[in-house]
Amino acid sequence: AAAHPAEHPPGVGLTALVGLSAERILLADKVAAAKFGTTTPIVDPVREQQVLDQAAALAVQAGLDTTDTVTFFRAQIEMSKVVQQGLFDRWTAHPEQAPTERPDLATEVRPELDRITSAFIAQLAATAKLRATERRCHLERAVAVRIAARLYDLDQLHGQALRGAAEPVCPRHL
Ligand SMILES: C=C(O[C@@H]1C=C(C(=O)O)C=C[C@H]1O)C(=O)O
Repeated sequence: AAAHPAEHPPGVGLTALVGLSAERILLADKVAAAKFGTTTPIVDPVREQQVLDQAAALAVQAGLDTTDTVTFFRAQIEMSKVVQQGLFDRWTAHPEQAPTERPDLATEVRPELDRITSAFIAQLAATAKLRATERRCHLERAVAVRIAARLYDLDQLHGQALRGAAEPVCPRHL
């Protein structure tokens, strides 16, 4: 029993953290919908730096390693861009699948991403001890990715992105 304290029962320890990655990956659909058919490019280095600076500041407050936290957020950003490009390709090849609504990036979508940033920091802090044990972390991550892929009904594109986003959760990375 001592090996698995009640607050982290085996098999669910990383589901909240990985679930946030899935939510962020699904938000890439809204980001892509905001940009598709406009002159706004997928890649926005200024915004990326703002996301990373915000994450680093929150990491310091939470007592997390700044470098590791920034590495984690870089992966979230990379996977968002993979999904956005995949959707652009899909919508270009199949215009009938393109979104009919265009959400506003600054007022609708980015505030949601910012809320996920804060939630990520809380989950990274809550799981720091669990993630430090390499074998346990890899097992919990695999379980969490399967649960999230099913819970959020992820297709191939989003499932691949989730695996990439979950990669830096465990040691050697974090
Ligand atoms: C999500 C966006 O697209 C890209 C990905 C980002 C991210 O994942 O935070 C930030 C800027 C862009 O390079 C965005 O423009 O907000």
